Amino acid sequence: MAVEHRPPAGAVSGRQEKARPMTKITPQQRAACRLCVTENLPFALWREPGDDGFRMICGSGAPRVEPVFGGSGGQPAFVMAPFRTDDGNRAWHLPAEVLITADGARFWTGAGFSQTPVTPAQSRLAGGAEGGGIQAPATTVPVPEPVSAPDYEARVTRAVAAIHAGACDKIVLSRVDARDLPVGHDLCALADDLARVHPHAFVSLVSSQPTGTWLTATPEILLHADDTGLRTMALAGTQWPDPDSDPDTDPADLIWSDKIVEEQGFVAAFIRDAFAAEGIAGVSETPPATVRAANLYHLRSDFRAPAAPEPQLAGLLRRLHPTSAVCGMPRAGAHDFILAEEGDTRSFYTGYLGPKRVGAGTRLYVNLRSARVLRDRILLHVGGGIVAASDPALEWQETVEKTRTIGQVL
Ligand SMILES: C=C(O[C@@H]1C=C(C(=O)O)C=C[C@H]1O)C(=O)O
Repeated sequence: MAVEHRPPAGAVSGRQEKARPMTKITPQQRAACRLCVTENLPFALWREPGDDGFRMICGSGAPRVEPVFGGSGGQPAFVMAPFRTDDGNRAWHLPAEVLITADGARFWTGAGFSQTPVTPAQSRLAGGAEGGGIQAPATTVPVPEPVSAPDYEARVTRAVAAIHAGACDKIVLSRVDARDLPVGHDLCALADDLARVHPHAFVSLVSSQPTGTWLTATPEILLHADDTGLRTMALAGTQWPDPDSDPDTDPADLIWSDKIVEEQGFVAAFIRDAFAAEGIAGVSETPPATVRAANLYHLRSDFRAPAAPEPQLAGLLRRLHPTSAVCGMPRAGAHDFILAEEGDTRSFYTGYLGPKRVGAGTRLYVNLRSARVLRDRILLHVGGGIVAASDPALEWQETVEKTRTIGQVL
């Protein structure tokens, strides 16, 4: 299996001394980002898997909770939904008043994007602000406490007991790991670094008053929908390279235990059922295969389906979020167990996020390998699926390995 080690401390400073590769966030995006954090205006900056550059949307209007599919109004937006929600099709919409790409800024007119600003606020946003490092705006929202290894392992033990007692087949637990951010740090540099080291992830930096500021490098599609069709995936099971393993081993040779094959199977069955219950036919599904995400390996099967009308998409999204990859199975029991153990601490972690009608269709990702950014601290949210055979110490280690996706650039 291919081995990716965390660089030793010396290697990190060596990397910083080398000329930084050309930044992918453009000077105009960076300036707009600085203006938005200074004035606490909503913005989202993201890089799609495999793309070269970032896109950015920002605006001066407050985000609103609206249906993702089947709502009124066609304004492009970046959407973000929390883990806990009564209606999985409703999300915060950060409106795209200004869209900034590598080609410059474009401005929402109410009917489309124009090359010239139509409001004074749009001109200001496109001009941005000058200055140094970009830090998250201050927040008054309560933030969760970090969880120690003994506490997390005790949670896992209780989840295993609940599964043995027949309450659920799978429960996804999570915890928070808090790190200090250096004085004068720069969030755009962090997002750039994340995009560079994780070319196959969806990388984003999003900030608004109701959502707080989040940094994400997720490997997981929740739902992509455009004129050509629908896409989702069942991603579960986690392995990380043994430091002594042969770096040339092919990931396809990785062996998955029955426990993990079963766990991934639960997620795939959940997705299959969601399509069927929504009456969406013509769904194709690949057999599970090993995929790499940063320093981790997962088992993944991909689903594709023909394009569907908005009401059907709304129904599908309600059924998919939160999936059994991030909540558990059956969903209601796992959800109750999570709230009882973790409290309501996940916020937007294991929710979803992504662009809606910016370019082709709507592209929603699961908000995983993500962190809430405060002014001087970053809270990494990490979790894993617990089944009857789970070992508490290994589950703790899995969450430690998952902190490296973002931890690698801190
Ligand atoms: C919950 C997380 O990841 C999810 C859980 C996985 C697992 O249980 O093995 C694997 C991928 C994700 O679907 C996370 O990264 O925090």
